[in-house]
Amino acid sequence: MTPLFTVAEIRTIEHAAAQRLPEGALMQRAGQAGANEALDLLPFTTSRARVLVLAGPGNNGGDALETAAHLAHAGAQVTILHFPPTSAPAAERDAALHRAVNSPARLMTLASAADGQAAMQGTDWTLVVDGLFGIGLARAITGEFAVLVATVNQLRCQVIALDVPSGLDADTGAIVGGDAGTALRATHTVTFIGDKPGLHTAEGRDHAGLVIPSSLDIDRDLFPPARAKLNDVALFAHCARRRRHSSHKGSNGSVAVVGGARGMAGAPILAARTALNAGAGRVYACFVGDPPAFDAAQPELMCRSAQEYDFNSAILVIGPGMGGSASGAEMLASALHSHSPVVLDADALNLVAGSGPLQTQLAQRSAPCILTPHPLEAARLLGMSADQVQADRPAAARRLASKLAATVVLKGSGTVIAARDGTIVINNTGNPALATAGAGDVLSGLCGALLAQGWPEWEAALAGAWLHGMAADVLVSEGAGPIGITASELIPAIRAAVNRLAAQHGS
Ligand SMILES: NC(=O)C1=CN([C@@H]2O[C@H](COP(=O)(O)OP(=O)(O)OC[C@H]3O[C@@H](n4cnc5c(N)ncnc54)[C@H](O)[C@@H]3O)[C@@H](O)[C@H]2O)[C@@H](O)CC1
Ligand SMILES: [K+]
Repeated sequence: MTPLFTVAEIRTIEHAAAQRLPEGALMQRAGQAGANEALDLLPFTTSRARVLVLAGPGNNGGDALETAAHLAHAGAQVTILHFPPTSAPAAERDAALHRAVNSPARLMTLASAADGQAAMQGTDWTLVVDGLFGIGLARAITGEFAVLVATVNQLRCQVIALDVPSGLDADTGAIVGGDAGTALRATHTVTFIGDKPGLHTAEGRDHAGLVIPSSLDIDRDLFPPARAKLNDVALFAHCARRRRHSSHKGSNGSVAVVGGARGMAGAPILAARTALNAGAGRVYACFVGDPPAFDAAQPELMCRSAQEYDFNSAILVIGPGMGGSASGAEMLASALHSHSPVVLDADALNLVAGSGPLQTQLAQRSAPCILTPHPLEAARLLGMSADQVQADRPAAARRLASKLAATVVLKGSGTVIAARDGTIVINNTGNPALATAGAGDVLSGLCGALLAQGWPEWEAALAGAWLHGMAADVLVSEGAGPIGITASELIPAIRAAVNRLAAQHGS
């Protein structure tokens, strides 16, 4: 299980660890960890490798100087672009510079980033090591440094970022400085002391590449209990069940998907088909508009009028294609009034955002409740813009979970699952194939199916996000995407993933 630590927590751990260690030990270990990872990526004949190391003005640059010295001693052709500190450097950074100067690396101390850009051109680099900025970046990367970052981003070689890709906020995964800033895109990130939330959500996944945490051998007792983790089968596998020979459809619960205003019947159908294929025993598709007689492609579904359905008799997935009409709002109020566990998605979330009484009703429910907003729906619920949500996804998910007393699944790259007590889990399965119409309906149906089969709310949300992403990952690995995958195709892949989970972990 991978804990995720904020920059403030990392700084505290680092400070405590430094008291127990000789001066400079942590920077030396960070540099060694970076070099180990780099050597794994270099060709067998190390002397053929041309490695460009960007060493910025702070301690991230110190790590880079250590890495560069190791790689040069290992025989690689190393060029260091060194940006000297603008204020008195830490002693360990000076020591790192000394080691780099005394290594076979070619060290170019640059007065400006523009000189760095010129020095990069004309060489076919095997690998770039990014030690420009780490967790100390206080403002947007602009001007000459931005041009340097853009130049690296156009190279086609592997790029290892030390600690964090320069320009990325390690807490949030946003670009430091927003639109005014930029960030370097790495293929690998060796991150020090502990893994960090920003490497896995928002812009994180596109900039960090493969994340390799390195604890720098810091004593375990210096790490606080993690309030954030990466999603992992170990967090929910205990809820998986194998089917008993003696089970029947009544053993696996009922799901009612409520939505489908006129002209929007597809969304509840997708959610309902997913619920059925993810193992729910009985699945109803309840329409705010006129219900179809049946679903020709999935005749096992029972199509009903929402007005005539007893909301106390199934797990409720409310919102797909429901629209914002008065009858939609009425259905939502009676669903919230029921004792049934609920999953709220799409239009149900928009209706809640626009109604104080619905918010109060939701916050006061005692039955399980999962909300699955995308950033714009989360923004409406929080009274802010989608950009503000994306600027700090972990904080937005936490605020929503606490405000509405529900488990929140904030969708997007690096889906953030938040509990009422502020615990968060960031999902790291999934890929851009999921950015397609109907994928959200599929997720809500999947969460409903897990609740119907007896999963607790928290584990249902974790497993829902994980299985949904895993289904997309399998389809992409089979060559079916990410371009052009449709939500319907996810459904059989989810069924396969649910069955694999039950076979491997079910009791
Ligand atoms: N604190 C720790 O826990 C450890 C830190 N280490 C390394 O040290 C890093 C943190 O070091 P620092 O706090 O020195 O910070 P950084 O090296 O991340 O960056 C700070 C430096 O960049 C300059 N700067 C900030 N924003 C700028 C901008 N927009 N344009 C130009 N210059 C800018 C600052 O003046 C300062 O010189 C970590 O990311 C990690 O790589 C490691 O050595 C191991 C231990
Ligand atoms: K970096």
